[in-house]
Amino acid sequence: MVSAATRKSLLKVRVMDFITSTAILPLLFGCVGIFSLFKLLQHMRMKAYLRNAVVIITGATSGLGRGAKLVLCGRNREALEELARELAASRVTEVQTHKPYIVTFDLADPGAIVAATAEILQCFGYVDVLINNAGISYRGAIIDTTTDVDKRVMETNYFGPVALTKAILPSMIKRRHGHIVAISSIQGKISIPFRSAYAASKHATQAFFDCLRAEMEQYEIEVTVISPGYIHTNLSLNAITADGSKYGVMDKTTAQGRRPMDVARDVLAIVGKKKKDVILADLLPSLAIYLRTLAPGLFFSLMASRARKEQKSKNS
Ligand SMILES: NC(=O)C1=CN([C@@H]2O[C@H](COP(=O)(O)OP(=O)(O)OC[C@H]3O[C@@H](n4cnc5c(N)ncnc54)[C@H](OP(=O)(O)O)[C@@H]3O)[C@@H](O)[C@H]2O)C=CC1
Ligand SMILES: CCCCCCCCCCCCCCCC(=O)OCC(=O)COP(=O)(O)O
Repeated sequence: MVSAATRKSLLKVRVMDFITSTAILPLLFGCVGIFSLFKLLQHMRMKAYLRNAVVIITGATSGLGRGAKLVLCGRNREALEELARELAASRVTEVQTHKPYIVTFDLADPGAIVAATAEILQCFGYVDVLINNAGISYRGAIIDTTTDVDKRVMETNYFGPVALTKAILPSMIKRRHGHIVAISSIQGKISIPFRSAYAASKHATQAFFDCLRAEMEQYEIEVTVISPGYIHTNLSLNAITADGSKYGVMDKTTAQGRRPMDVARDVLAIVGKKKKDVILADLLPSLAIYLRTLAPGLFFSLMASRARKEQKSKNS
């Protein structure tokens, strides 16, 4: 008589024999190998894509673009020079062989955008990647907000990046090579109360760059729109209010946001993979986008209730 325990161990041995004697194990190892190789090739392609590339980044605040010829743009030269010094002193220098080039201009000034583009093109001759990152946020009730504030947010977040992109495009079309990136926001996909100007500017950004992607495909120019959730930056501190004054508060949502370096790393990977449209956020904002599409009535009720609550807490 064979005991149950012996039967069990015999069965185990037979199963193991089957796995090792058939193609399952080699197949399994083969798949893991191919997957690792694929990942390695993807990583190498991403690094090669940006190596020696001329990369313009507006609102330059982080260490994007390892090994690239970085063109850092902003309004504050001192802050950009400080960033360039930080980059030179940081680990990035191990691969960052080119000294960043600094260009200062205000995105709300179309003339300055044209002049800055001419300066960059004269210096480098071409641009490989333009990252439209600079932006400003806003907090306020529509009813209290001046049209000047609506315009200021639109100029910085929409008209400025559009003008800069249009200024760079002809040189990219000529080379049939280039990559335009727009850092939008979850609020380019859904609109939340008391963010009208900001959400409108980000929705406009999404629409413009979606049209651009379609029009540029024939010239082999890539267009990527990235929509992040909250990031721990100075965005809320720098946001403007209904009357144009500075909000100046570090919101809890911003303070609890992702680390800029982590987001920058993700942006780099997304650009390297030439993705077209990426949501870079937690589950809840991503679900909210689906809710807005699939059950708009429910989404609008949730937003109205959010507006009522926020209004009530402001009044109390
Ligand atoms: N932080 C967040 O939670 C999220 C941010 N985003 C987006 O990320 C991008 C970067 O913002 P973030 O780093 O968070 O915010 P910050 O306020 O920290 O940085 C904004 C950057 O934009 C530049 N900038 C602002 N206005 C102008 C202007 N008129 N002309 C030129 N440059 C300007 C600033 O440069 P300077 O003042 O030196 O000119 C600064 O470098 C924005 O597009 C924002 O909408 C998207 C989702 C979430
Ligand atoms: C199927 C269940 C779905 C449940 C969905 C409930 C709806 C929840 C609403 C969530 C709203 C998320 C808003 C996220 C906003 C955001 O990430 O914005 C990023 C920014 O640009 C931040 O700018 P700000 O100036 O507003 O700080």
